[in-house]
Amino acid sequence: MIAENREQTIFNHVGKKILTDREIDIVAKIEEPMVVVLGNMLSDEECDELIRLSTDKMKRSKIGTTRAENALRTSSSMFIEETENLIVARIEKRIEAVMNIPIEHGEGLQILQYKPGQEYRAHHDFFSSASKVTNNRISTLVMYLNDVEQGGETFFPHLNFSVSPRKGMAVYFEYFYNDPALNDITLHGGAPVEVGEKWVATQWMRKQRVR
Ligand SMILES: O=C(O)CCC(=O)C(=O)O
Ligand SMILES: [Fe+2]
Repeated sequence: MIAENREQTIFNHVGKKILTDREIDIVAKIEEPMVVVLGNMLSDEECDELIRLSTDKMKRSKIGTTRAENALRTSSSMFIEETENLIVARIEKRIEAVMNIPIEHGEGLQILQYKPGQEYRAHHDFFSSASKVTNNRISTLVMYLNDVEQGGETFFPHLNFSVSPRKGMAVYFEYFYNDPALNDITLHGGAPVEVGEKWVATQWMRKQRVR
């Protein structure tokens, strides 16, 4: 049953599949705030290519990789800028369709690498009203690029909900509600990796175009 007094959402897909150049599975869904677990978002080859591109980038430029200065996020991160790369272009087209927003609203794919013990503590992806950001983020897609042996779940403490990383799968959520309480409960983090490594690609979308 769907309650009638729900707020408008950006994610507009109904049924169990999203038809893009791949058939993406809607595996699980929380309706409000909208949190969706997606299967078959990326092929194994696409996951491997994103990892390869960012590994290359880390090697090419020492400053390309930024270690977080504080304890909030202990993973390494980098932005993928190779929009001329055919695989990246294909993935971006698919992201547009899934997130239902033109890719021009996106900051560019961010790749995160977590080693054992590394984590991303609970945070919001949007900037607080205290910040001077006018073109805020409105939605997020976190894509898992590998299988993690143990740990590394994406957790939503206010929803008592967590997603285990699985190569090619993704979790989507949005926080562009009128009711600030709905945005607040999209608080989430990446639990410490216990065994193995964790690689994710994150797409954040902004309210207005950024490119
Ligand atoms: O690594 C995760 O599971 C979460 C990543 C995340 O929250 C982000 O990139 O904003
Ligand atoms: Fe996040």
